[in-house]
Amino acid sequence: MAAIELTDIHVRLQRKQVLSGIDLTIEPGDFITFLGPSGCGKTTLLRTIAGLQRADAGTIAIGGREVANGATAFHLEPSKRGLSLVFQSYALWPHMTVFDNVAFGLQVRRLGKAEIKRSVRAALDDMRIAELADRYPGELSGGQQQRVAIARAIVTRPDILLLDEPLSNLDAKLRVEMRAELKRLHQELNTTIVYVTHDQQEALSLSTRVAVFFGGRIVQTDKPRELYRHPRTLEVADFLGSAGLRLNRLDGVIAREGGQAWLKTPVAAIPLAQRGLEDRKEAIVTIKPEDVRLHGRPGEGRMAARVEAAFPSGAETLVQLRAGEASLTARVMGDAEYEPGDELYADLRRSNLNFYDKRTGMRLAHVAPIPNPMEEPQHEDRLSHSR
Ligand SMILES: Nc1ncnc2c1ncn2[C@@H]1O[C@H](COP(=O)(O)OP(=O)(O)OP(=O)(O)O)[C@@H](O)[C@H]1O
Repeated sequence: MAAIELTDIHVRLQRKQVLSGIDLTIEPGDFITFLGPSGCGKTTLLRTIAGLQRADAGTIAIGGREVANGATAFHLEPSKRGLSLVFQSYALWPHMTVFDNVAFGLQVRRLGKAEIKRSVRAALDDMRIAELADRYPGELSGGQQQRVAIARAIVTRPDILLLDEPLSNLDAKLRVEMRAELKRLHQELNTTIVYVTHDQQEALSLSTRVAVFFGGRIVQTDKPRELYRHPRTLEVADFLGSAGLRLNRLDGVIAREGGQAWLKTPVAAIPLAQRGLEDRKEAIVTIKPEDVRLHGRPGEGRMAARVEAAFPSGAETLVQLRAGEASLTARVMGDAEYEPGDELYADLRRSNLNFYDKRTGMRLAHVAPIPNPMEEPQHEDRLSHSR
């Protein structure tokens, strides 16, 4: 049985359609992330699941039980849905100790003192903040306060935890640390987590599945790896980018030559594996910066390129290139030395390319490149070969 089942959810706020036709099944134990640009409806959907927002149409079932139905105007109140919520602003009570902040949800349920103590201790242990029990929120760092807020949400051992941008107030280092904590917590508690963020890295590194939102609709729901490898639309590909960088893109035309199909771009011709492709179709190929390889010598399939700028940052170097009329960014491992004006040759790791219909922006899933000769197999292929 699904943990959460959303069917055809529509929400209007002040005459603005904020969510349109959301269908989503969240399985028990999923860590699903709602990812998308600001204002695309992620928080509104989370609030609708929690019952803080009414759906104008559609149904919501939690653990197989209907909790909202737009057609019958049925709306179960938030406290009866068996969920816990953590917001971006975690709003701890300043006059209460950490222990009392976490205990509050149990006290209103009139549980026994010993049981409350045991549960609060367990939640503080889960968040590794047992030693902070007697402090007041004003005596804690931002990261510690966020841990308290999460402890407060998990103390009731909810089946489902809803988190709305819980890390966005933390500095970059703390965010990465807290990511690891959330992942561990998810594994240990085996709770279903619904998580809202506009941070691509956070979404890809934490989730079992990611739902990408644009303009009040979900445009793709996939495992992080699949989403990263094969964004369904150009819009999703552009939004995801690659580890904080924009994707390279080249415009081209599919053409047949010598019994072979190609995507012909102004700077490179990419051989395609299929016959029977629509000739003269205008397409766009997206190229991750890590899939642009640089060489000192010319060779088959290599394009001449000039270095415009290089940005070494220790672990990697970003190299901005001009190849004919195209600009490309290459991500090169290590502290490589490139200077503006260097003339070199670039080729593309072809098996990682994606092709999109220029008119509709939809991925052309049936178009695949012929891999480069001697191409390193992907990690999973290597595993399956060695089995
Ligand atoms: N109470 C409200 N009344 C009217 N419009 C609202 C209300 N709350 C949200 N909206 C609008 O609904 C749209 C979706 O908002 P929502 O907060 O769900 O987006 P989001 O994807 O979570 O964005 P962010 O990442 O900025 O939090 C936005 O255009 C927003 O302005």
